[in-house]
Amino acid sequence: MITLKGAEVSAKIREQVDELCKGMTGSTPKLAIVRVGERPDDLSYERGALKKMEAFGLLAESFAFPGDISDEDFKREFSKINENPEIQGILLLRPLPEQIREKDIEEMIQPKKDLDGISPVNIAKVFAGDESGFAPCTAEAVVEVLKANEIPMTGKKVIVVGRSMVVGRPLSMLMLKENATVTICHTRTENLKETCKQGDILVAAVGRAKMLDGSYVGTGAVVIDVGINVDENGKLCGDVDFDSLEGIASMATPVPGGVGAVTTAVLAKHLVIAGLSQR
Ligand SMILES: NC(=O)C1=CN([C@@H]2O[C@H](COP(=O)(O)OP(=O)(O)OC[C@H]3O[C@@H](n4cnc5c(N)ncnc54)[C@H](OP(=O)(O)O)[C@@H]3O)[C@@H](O)[C@H]2O)C=CC1
Ligand SMILES: Nc1nc(=O)c2c([nH]1)NC[C@@H]1CN(c3ccc(C(=O)N[C@@H](CCC(=O)O)C(=O)O)cc3)C=[N+]21
Repeated sequence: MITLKGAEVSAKIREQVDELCKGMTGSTPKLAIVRVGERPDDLSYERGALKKMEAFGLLAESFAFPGDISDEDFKREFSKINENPEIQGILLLRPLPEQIREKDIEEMIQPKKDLDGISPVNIAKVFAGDESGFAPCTAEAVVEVLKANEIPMTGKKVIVVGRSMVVGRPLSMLMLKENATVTICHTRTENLKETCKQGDILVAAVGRAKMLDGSYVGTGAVVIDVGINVDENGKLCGDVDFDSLEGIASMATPVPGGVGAVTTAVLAKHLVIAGLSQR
């Protein structure tokens, strides 16, 4: 089994970013990371994103707000960031605490600054197969992993486990755009195991540590693990039991070191595209 390493894909995206930056005059694009509260997975994504922006020579600033901030106060603060001409891209860490109406923020965020594809405009574009908007970075990262490793999607059976707005759904649309035959699975899916086994490509975005083992995987399949969980020993692990795939899958992404490392590279690419469009 071949291990598909995120760092190699990230390095290819870095080349694209450098190429895009060549023609750029004036100030370096700046990302605003907006966080409410101190959720551990928000904090680790924030750390990873800050590190990647620095490595790619881009600017980033964190804007952190207390977990009990009122809806009104948060909207006022978010507006300032949204309208600030010094900031060309925004990553809003989600989900937000329940007192804040997330839907209103999705409608407020300027589509040209919405690097993680949460605004209705960007979602509609992903749905329509229009590449002029921003897709959620994680969904796009999965496609980047497949493309960088020259794994064909056209005509292939792709099984996506998970239907969230940040991974499963947009990813299914991106795969459809690549001419894959897509099946979307979720908690109500009957015969999950048999369905997963039929995939030429199996994507796990369930959020359950090591739930999918070798018994869900067809011989020779490519397995992409989007999950980021913490196992019983406090270590980072995916939705897939990686070690159980040996002798079954042809290729698989590890966790850590797989899709997660590509997500932040896609975020950096989106920031540069946003920067270019706003000058
Ligand atoms: N690599 C990265 O950069 C990122 C990684 N992640 C990780 O990806 C994973 C998924 O994230 P996200 O999409 O936000 O998660 P959500 O919890 O929003 O969605 C999980 C999806 O999986 C489905 N699901 C859950 N349990 C089962 C089950 N037993 N059988 C079948 N389907 C199931 C749910 O179905 P239903 O809709 O029926 O409830 C739901 O659609 C998480 O581990 C998260 O940490 C997330 C974002 C970025
Ligand atoms: N709008 C929004 N989009 C998200 O995609 C989103 C979010 N909000 N809120 C939080 C969750 C959680 N999440 C993580 C991503 C990477 C790591 C992570 O650890 N990344 C490591 C690499 C891990 C690896 O190598 O697999 C890094 O970037 O260095 C953790 C958590 C994203 N999320």
